[in-house]
Parts: sequence; structure tokens; C-alpha cells
Amino acid sequence: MPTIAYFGPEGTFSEQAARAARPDHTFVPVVTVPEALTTVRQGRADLACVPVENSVEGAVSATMDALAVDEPLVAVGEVVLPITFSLLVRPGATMADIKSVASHPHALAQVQGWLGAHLPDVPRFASTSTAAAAVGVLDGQYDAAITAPVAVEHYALDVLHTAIADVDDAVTRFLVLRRPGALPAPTGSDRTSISAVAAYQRTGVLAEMLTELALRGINLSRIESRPLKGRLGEYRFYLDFDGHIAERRVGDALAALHRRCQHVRFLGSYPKADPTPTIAGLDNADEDYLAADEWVSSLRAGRTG
Ligand SMILES: O=C(O)C(=O)Cc1ccccc1
Repeated sequence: MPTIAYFGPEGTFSEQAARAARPDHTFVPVVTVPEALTTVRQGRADLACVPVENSVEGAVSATMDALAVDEPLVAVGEVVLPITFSLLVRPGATMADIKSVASHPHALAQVQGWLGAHLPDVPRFASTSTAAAAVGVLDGQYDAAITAPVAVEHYALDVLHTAIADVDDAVTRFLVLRRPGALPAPTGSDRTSISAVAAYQRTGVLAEMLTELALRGINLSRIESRPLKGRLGEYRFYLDFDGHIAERRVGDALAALHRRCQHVRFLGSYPKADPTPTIAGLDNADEDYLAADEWVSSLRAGRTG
């Protein structure tokens, strides 16, 4: 049975995403996002499922950083999961017993209004994941954990409150990653992800990069930057855009980015969670590129077109 490593322990949102993506796989919990990627790089699992962005809190920087370094991995799928949070305590405990509360920083950030209203002076602690906070409550390290609703199926804790997020309808996007190999076939509704480092302090370079996409009718769905860590002002950009590398306009745009940037890492072309078909911008369908190629070839061959 193929294996999928996820950001665990059991009962995290990442486990739910991994089960949604690959219900027939064997699930391997690991403690951090980098560890999930290392597990795949070293061949100890076939796939990894990790969170990449949240509709309220934005990028999961641990994932962005871990994807950009070491052996490249590529995304072969994405899962978008609705996020609601529960408050878990040891059996029999009440709100009055809670002297500490823990969760993943992204979860704490999404319930801060609720905590301010219901547990105003209670110290908050960051745990490696939401389910790790549940383990901490079982161990007596914390009094309450903010978790995915499914966590209570794994840990002998009581649910004191459900649906405590400050924003209803929040979602988190997860990537399913593997070692580079044959790419998923284009579906007509795909996304391509890359990271790119541009020349330091080259005026207008980000505008140039985005123009390469815009000119080819490619819809940018996300852009992030992370510091390169050595000095201020140097960044790695992360771009997600509609289309598959098998499509001419996307391949052409990637080639242009490769010319313009110091370094480009391909992070995969994979089906979007939302299967609405991608429309190639005007004059940018594969047939348009083919017709233009034939015209140039004919000119090179001495014909006037
Ligand atoms: O800790 C988890 O359960 C995760 O999978 C990471 C996470 C944390 C908060 C919201 C969405 C995902």
C-alpha cells in the first residue's frame, strides 16, 4: 500500500486533508512540516500532505521555507478543507478549570476573539500542531486545546465548545507532494506553483516577472514572498498561477522566468481543488502558439508567410 506522511499527530487538519486526497493510502504521522517533506525526500513515504495557506491567516511559512530548500519535491494535488475549531479539556473539567490553552499558532490566531471574550486572562501556548495541543492536555501540560473537531475521536478529552472560530467559512489549502517524476496529466483546470529568486535590487524585476504571465493570459492566483534570511531586502517569491506546464503559454512563461530570474524552482502542475475550467487568455491557446510557430518557421525557410 502506498504511504502518505502528514503533519500530525493523529487528529490534525492535515490528516483529514491526507485522507480526503488519498483514502486508500497508509497514513504516517510526523511531528513537523519539514519532517513530512524529509520523510518523502528520503523515500520513507511516497507522498506528504502539508498545509500551505489559510484564508484567514495566510501562508504557512514553515511549508514555504521547507519547499524551497533541499531536494525538490513537486505537488501532485491540492485539498481545500473547511476549518472549524473545538475547545477540548480533560474529562469533567469546566471553563473555570482552564488556566492555560494551547494550539497551533494558526489556530490560536483564528480564535483570538473568542478567547478574548471567554478566557480573557488565560495564557496561550503555541504547540507544533492542533492535535499536539490535545496530547499536551492529556499529559497535563495544558488545560485546554483548540483542535479540529475530529481530534476528540483520537484523544480521551471532553468537548467544551465547538465552532469557536472568529471567521465562519475559513478554509485551509493543503498540498500533496512527492519526489519529482511523471507529472499529473493536464485536466483543463490545473494550477502551477513555482518559487523564484530574482537578481538583488534589480529595479522592476517583480513587475517583469508578472508581466511574463499577464502577457500570456495566465491568471496569477497567489503571490508570496519569504526573506532569503541572509540580509534584509532579498526575497524568494512564490507564485501560483492557472494552467499546466504541458500547455504552451505556461511552458513559455516558465522559460521566460528562467531567463529573467537567478533561480526558479518548479513546484508542480496539478489539478485545482475547484474544477472550474481554466480559460486561456485571448490568443494564448496552444493552437495560437502552434500557428505562430509555423509562421516563424516558414519565414526562416525563406517564405514570406
Ligand atoms: O495543526 C493542524 O491540525 C494542522 O493541520 C495545521 C493547521 C492549523 C490550523 C488550521 C489549519 C491547519
